[in-house]
Amino acid sequence: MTVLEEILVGVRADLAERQAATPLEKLQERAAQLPSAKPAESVLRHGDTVKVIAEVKRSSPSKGSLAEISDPAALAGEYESGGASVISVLTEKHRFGGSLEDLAGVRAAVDVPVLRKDFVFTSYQVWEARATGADAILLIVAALEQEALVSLIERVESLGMTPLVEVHDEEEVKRAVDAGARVIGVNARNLKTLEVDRNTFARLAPTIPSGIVRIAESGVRGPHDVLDYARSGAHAVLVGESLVVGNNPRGAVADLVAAGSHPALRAGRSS
Ligand SMILES: O=P(O)(O)OC[C@@H](O)[C@@H](O)c1c[nH]c2ccccc12
Repeated sequence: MTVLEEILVGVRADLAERQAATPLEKLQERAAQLPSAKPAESVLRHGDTVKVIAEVKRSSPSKGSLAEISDPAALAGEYESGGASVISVLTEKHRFGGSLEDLAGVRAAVDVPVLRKDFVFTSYQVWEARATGADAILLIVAALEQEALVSLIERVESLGMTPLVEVHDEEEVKRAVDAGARVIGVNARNLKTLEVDRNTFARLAPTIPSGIVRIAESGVRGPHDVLDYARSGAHAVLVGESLVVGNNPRGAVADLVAAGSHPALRAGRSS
């Protein structure tokens, strides 16, 4: 079994429990009472700076526990004051130590759009995200059949949220584009082996049609990596580990934001 398949076993079991406890109609009622989702896509596309998506991430399958995050809402507040454009919250329990409670806490604490990061394969999970106040949601191409990908993108958009469609190779870029993705994230980490290859973004970016928002995910250690991803055409970077391991998340985000605003990058990106 690949790591991704192992993770999905746990995710399915948890989902069955939540579905038994909370019927879909309850989620729909809750979602109907919330303000509409914030427009994450336009926030990421806007202007000529590279945006930072900062992630609340307790653990990872590759490294185990990364940080004691006792107050995810406070951490997200630090990210926001450091200049993060979007906050990503991992909600997967077993391998990443996250929860929907984390997402709810973060949602209440910040004004910027919030992304639910999980292994999503049913529309129930999309409704959960919206009912918890998420504005955007990750869809991982490697974990989905094409038909499911297409219908999940439609579901996410119909609820006013932004789907961030994650790819790792050329075939997956093609599937994402065919499915109608408008925001594509290139994960430098292969979810089947957990290996990180920072050249993945530079290799795949030219195969992503212009007009689609391009996000470089994973492996950003500091400002230098932001500059590299920016030069390869990233509109945004998604960063977890390097922000949670230090003791100054606000400063760490601010350093990445400053790198992404470097004037030399301005001329470089055509769209
Ligand atoms: O901690 P990093 O290397 O900065 O990576 C963040 C993010 O890209 C990573 O958490 C991630 C990207 N795609 C995912 C899919 C599922 C779970 C996690 C992820």
